[in-house]
Amino acid sequence: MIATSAQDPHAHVESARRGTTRPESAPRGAEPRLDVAGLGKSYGSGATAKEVIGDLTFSVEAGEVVCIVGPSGIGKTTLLKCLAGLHPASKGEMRIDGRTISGPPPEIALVFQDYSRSLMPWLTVEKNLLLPLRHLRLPRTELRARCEEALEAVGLTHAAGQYPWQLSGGMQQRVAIARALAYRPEILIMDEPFASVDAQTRFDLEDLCLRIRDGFGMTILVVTHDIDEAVYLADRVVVLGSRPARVLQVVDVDLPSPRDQISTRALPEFAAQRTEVLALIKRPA
Ligand SMILES: Nc1ncnc2c1ncn2[C@@H]1O[C@H](COP(=O)(O)OP(=O)(O)OP(=O)(O)O)[C@@H](O)[C@H]1O
Repeated sequence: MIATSAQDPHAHVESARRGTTRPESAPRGAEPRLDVAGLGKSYGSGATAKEVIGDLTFSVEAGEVVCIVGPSGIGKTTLLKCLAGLHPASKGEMRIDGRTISGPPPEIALVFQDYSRSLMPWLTVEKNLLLPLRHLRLPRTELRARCEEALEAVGLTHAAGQYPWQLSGGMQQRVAIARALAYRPEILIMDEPFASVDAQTRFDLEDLCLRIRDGFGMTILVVTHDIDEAVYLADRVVVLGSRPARVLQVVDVDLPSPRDQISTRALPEFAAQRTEVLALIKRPA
């Protein structure tokens, strides 16, 4: 995961970055990039153990954007923490390219909703970006190039020398995303990343997310409470329900690309897919 390994994921991402269009999906029969098989997670043990995740099975192909939706407290953040190697699974398996996740994987970067707590207020934007890269032991020129590229991708080149507290909430969240990009992960995992910003900034950040997928060839997994956002962003939406949590359904989002905030959301198919996801969430357990 971000900043936890000396392994450099650069080579993989460079190859994906050569094109600026969405990468081809994985060939049939190839391992999914991310595979969750019969995952269960309980907190605590013995009589006080609490089973949060009962049995989750789904996969994410390379270059896909997959959104996870479900009621509050169902275990979405718990799932992401398991995938990021921060919590051990109680049962089942999680794999990246067929390899079992048993600790923080170097291929994953995680962006949380609460950017104000994840950025270091005493460091400039550039130094915040450099912090997770320090274990990679890269030459100074490479570090600078990564920072410049990541800040350019999120439209914050001008803010490199500023401190997080000098920036708006939306800008701080873009810094948090740039920090993940500078690490060049193969898989970007975001937990309600746009929940605390205004509607216009939210639209901009959603489009930024799609540009990152297209331009950097990343596989992206996003937890969101916003059904419209899930349908707008995703190739597939994984709907969680029941307690302990299970996958109610994986909804294929059949909308044209590239997506556009105005024309995509105006499509009758968009409304139909939103209704489909909403009906699943509202369905009595
Ligand atoms: N470290 C922990 N120890 C014990 N219980 C926990 C822990 N973390 C989360 N839980 C419990 O697990 C359940 C799922 O929490 P989680 O944060 O994963 O849900 P969520 O779907 O992300 O919720 P929300 O949508 O409200 O953010 C909750 O009942 C929560 O209280």
